[in-house]
Amino acid sequence: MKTAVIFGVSGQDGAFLSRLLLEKQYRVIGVCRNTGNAFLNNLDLLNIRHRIELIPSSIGHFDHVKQIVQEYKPDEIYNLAGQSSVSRSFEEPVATFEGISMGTLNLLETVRTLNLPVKLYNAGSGDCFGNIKGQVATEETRFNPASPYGVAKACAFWQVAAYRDAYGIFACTGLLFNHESYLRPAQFVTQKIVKTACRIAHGKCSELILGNIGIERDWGWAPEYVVAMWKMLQQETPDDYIIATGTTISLEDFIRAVFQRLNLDWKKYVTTDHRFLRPSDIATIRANPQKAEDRLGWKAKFTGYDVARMMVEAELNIEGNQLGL
Ligand SMILES: Nc1nc2c(ncn2[C@@H]2O[C@H](COP(=O)(O)OP(=O)(O)O[C@H]3O[C@H](CO)[C@@H](O)[C@H](O)[C@@H]3O)[C@@H](O)[C@H]2O)c(=O)[nH]1
Repeated sequence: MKTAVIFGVSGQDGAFLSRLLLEKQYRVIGVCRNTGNAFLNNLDLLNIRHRIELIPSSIGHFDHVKQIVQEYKPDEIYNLAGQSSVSRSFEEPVATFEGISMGTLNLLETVRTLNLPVKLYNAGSGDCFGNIKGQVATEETRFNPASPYGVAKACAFWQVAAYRDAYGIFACTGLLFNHESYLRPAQFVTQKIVKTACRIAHGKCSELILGNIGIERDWGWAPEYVVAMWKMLQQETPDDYIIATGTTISLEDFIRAVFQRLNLDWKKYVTTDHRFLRPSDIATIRANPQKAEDRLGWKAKFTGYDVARMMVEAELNIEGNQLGL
């Protein structure tokens, strides 16, 4: 039986990855800052909390990280920790940088100093590319991050690459573009739209206030993306990969798809407000995931339109269950 340690187990990706690894008969050790009931909702929704060995700790504490790795001697480590909201990173740049960059360094140093044959996955981000002005990003495209979050992720990317080259550590970064699901918190735009549109459909509110709806993103389905993470660690040699659908749609298209699924005309309900604008934003994101298809045999099945529909259906189901329908 293989053992995996997941740092940041309680988030969307941590929960889906845990489920995948449990299906593959892994022993899953989950590390998260807070193991109180309120923080484990995602694991409960997937009904897997009882199958994960949970450790309350943070990737920010080098001694703890080392102790955990030394004790469990995992075959694989997944670094999904650190705050993941771009918009929050403008308000908390120092905490964002420390969590993402220092956390990754703590893991790399742990693996280097313990000298164990462990494979390490690092959660990178398509936000490392930033504003590349309509270019289609490949693994060769130069980074041009546009937020404290993007800068921290770019730094962690280079730390991983440097440790891999210098010490021969098996470490990979997945440059994941936006990936969504019913486990997304509403601070991200897709879930904010889906939850509010469902409330509008049920007559519980009448308005959806957003920031810049002119942006374009490559939105994929998160459960598919954790498969790519796992596949990276099953290769003979470590490498970095873009993970995306290859299809970009506008936020307006996403909104329209959500409201259409609810038989509503979005234009009657959506307004914009400067409160939700960012000091700098990425206008358009385009990505080419061909390397992942060629080398990992990974290809996304669902694009942004599917994601919109599936998130609405999940939200209606969750609401139905909560109402006892
Ligand atoms: N959150 C939010 N975003 C809004 C809103 N209105 C418009 N937007 C725009 O919607 C876009 C998407 O915002 P988010 O859903 O917060 O995601 P993100 O900034 O693209 O970052 C996500 O994708 C990255 C990978 O590309 C991830 O690395 C990151 O963790 C996150 O999941 C941004 O351009 C943002 O300005 C709003 O009310 N709320």
